[in-house]
Amino acid sequence: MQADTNSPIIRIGTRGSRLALWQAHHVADTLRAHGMKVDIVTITTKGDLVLDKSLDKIGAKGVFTEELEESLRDGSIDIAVHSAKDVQSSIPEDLELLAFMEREKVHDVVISFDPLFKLGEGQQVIGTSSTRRRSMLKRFYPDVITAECRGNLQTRIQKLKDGQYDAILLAYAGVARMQYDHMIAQHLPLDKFIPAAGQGSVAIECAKTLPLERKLKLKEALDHAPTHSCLAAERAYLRTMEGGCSIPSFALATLEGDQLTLKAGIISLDGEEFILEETTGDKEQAETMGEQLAHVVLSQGGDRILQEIRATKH
Ligand SMILES: NCc1[nH]cc(CCC(=O)O)c1CC(=O)O
Repeated sequence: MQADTNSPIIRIGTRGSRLALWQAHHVADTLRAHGMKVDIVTITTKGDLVLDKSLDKIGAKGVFTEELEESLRDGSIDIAVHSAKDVQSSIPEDLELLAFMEREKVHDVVISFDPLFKLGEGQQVIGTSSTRRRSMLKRFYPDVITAECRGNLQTRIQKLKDGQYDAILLAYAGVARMQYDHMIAQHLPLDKFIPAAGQGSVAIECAKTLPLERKLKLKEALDHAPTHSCLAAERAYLRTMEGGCSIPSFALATLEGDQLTLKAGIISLDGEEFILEETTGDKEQAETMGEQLAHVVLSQGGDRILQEIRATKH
């Protein structure tokens, strides 16, 4: 499509990690294909700088998003690109999530330099920084020793190369985007390792004050309606559970026609308790389904697990 020479340049804000830049370029390419002019603005976030602490210990919500949101407010960028999984369950009043791009495969994978590596064969040290993955490893592979593994994907793979772990767990989406597929030793099944809400999708955030006409054009180019419905359910679940990235909750919605199925739950830190509930309904009810399922999970013992987690942290 011919670029409209009168249209303003869309400034795309992103973090500077290779995965973030891949996602920003994906957005840029898509917008260009729709005839828009774009510019990529790289912004460093707290989550990129503080690498020596586990994410659940940094504490503040939105460690990967705060600086980008500030730039949306002061107008230095028009849209911010995030891994949907990293976006807080409630975003500030003056901002909105405009679009969710088509989702990549949602499952987790095991990355190892030993192509024959298989979880559960003897004592293995597995690197992960996610409380969800750590708890699930404890549940399904009790002999595994988990070790903290933070940083961007390149840093984590370097730590693996240095011999700090036998393997690490990652989201397939990031691995595929970085073309690390050849290092996948194992694909983890979705009935056990249910992903975090939003995993595999790219979210586009903007200021509510962005002109409506521009919002609509951007949404038309970037939003994938089925992914948007699924993420609405998963994020409503997460919001109702009051979970940030430090809570080992999980949620996965799938869509068949207009029927949305949401599977979601929570796991205790030691992996002993695993609550998984499921609901199906019309996709128009996505948010209500997410909220209702959270209340079911809470009443089935989820509230007790949350209390235990809060008690061990503070
Ligand atoms: N919190 C880090 C993060 N945020 C998004 C992804 C992967 C890409 C995605 O899920 O969209 C990752 C790394 C990982 O979990 O392996």
